Amino acid sequence: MKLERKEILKALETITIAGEGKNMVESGAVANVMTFGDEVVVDLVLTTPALHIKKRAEVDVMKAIHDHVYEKAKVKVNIKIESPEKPEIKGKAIPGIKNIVAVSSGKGGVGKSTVTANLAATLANMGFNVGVLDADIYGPSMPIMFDVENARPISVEVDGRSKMKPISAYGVEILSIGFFTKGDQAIIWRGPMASKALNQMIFDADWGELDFLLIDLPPGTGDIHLSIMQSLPITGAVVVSTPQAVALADAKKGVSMFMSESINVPVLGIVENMAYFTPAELPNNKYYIFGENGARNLAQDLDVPFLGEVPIVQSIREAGDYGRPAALQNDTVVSEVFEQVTRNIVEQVVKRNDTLPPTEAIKITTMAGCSATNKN
Ligand SMILES: Nc1ncnc2c1ncn2[C@@H]1O[C@H](COP(=O)(O)OP(=O)(O)OP(=O)(O)O)[C@@H](O)[C@H]1O
Repeated sequence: MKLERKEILKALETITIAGEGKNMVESGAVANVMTFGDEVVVDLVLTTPALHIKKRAEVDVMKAIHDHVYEKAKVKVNIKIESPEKPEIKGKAIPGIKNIVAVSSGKGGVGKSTVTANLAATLANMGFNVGVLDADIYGPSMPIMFDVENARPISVEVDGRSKMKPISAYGVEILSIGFFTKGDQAIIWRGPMASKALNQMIFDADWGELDFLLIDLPPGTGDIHLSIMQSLPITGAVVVSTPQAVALADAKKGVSMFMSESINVPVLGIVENMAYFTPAELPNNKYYIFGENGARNLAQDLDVPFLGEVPIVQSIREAGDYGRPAALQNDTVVSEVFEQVTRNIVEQVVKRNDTLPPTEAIKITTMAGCSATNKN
């Protein structure tokens, strides 16, 4: 049997490298294919040294050729690792802001804003200076979650320029697109209008000195995301998902967007929200309503860190509606969960910053008690 190179390439178009959206041929991972009779040699170039991704790529290539071309083909796979350049961070830095973390979700309603609000409150509790920019133009929820629905930012003079003063709540500085619309008023933000308003909230605001600015992005992967990535040096992105298949599929698209060549924002990891339900009267029972470990498995699959799981708890929903993030309740399961997730995120930020100047962020870890602290 004489194998055709064309047929092999067609077979390789049916598989992807874990963590990449495009098929192996399209993504450029297939560097070369040579055939000699019933033998085929496939040279792959991968960007990650992760052993399980290498192994899986090798197995997938063999299986695709055996399944689609010739089941007795003798396949040899050579894998070369070429690390991508250090992440290039775009946009102009905002003086005084050390780390900008974008919180996103593929699908709406998975609890991205709830997670953002609780992360912000936990970071503030740990002693960090924290800001939240609510960029969710479709449903800005930070004003409700921090009980500042009726607040309106005032203008202050900074170095001769008039700037917007964020609203302060529970030690968190907040600016939201919701502050500029009335509660019952449906505003249809057109792309350029929303981008302009967001740019003003980013650059014409008096954020002061912040260790972290969290950005609550709209769900999905749209224009607002691109516009924010272009104008801001994002330190890293956190993706929130429930363990449900439909949410995971969209979360995967979100991760691919950040990792894509043109955007190239480091993904700090995935948070699994609504991971399970535990009734108050049966504290040892866990019910995996949306499936078990979905986001954890996705993180492993995409080779990005898993940042932890947040259960479905009535008090999280109630606290969100009431306007006081649940993580602020002392010594509860919920506050412990958010503390763990927050620590993991800070640790990932520190790791990312190791590869990027300036090294300011290394200092801040002492306050969070992360294991990454001991290296300075
Ligand atoms: N872990 C949780 N336990 C209980 N309720 C939760 C939890 N996470 C989120 N919720 C509730 O689910 C609803 C949706 O959450 P949230 O508004 O944070 O989602 P979202 O992903 O930001 O939505 P969108 O971006 O589409 O507006 C809210 O009522 C919130 O209180």
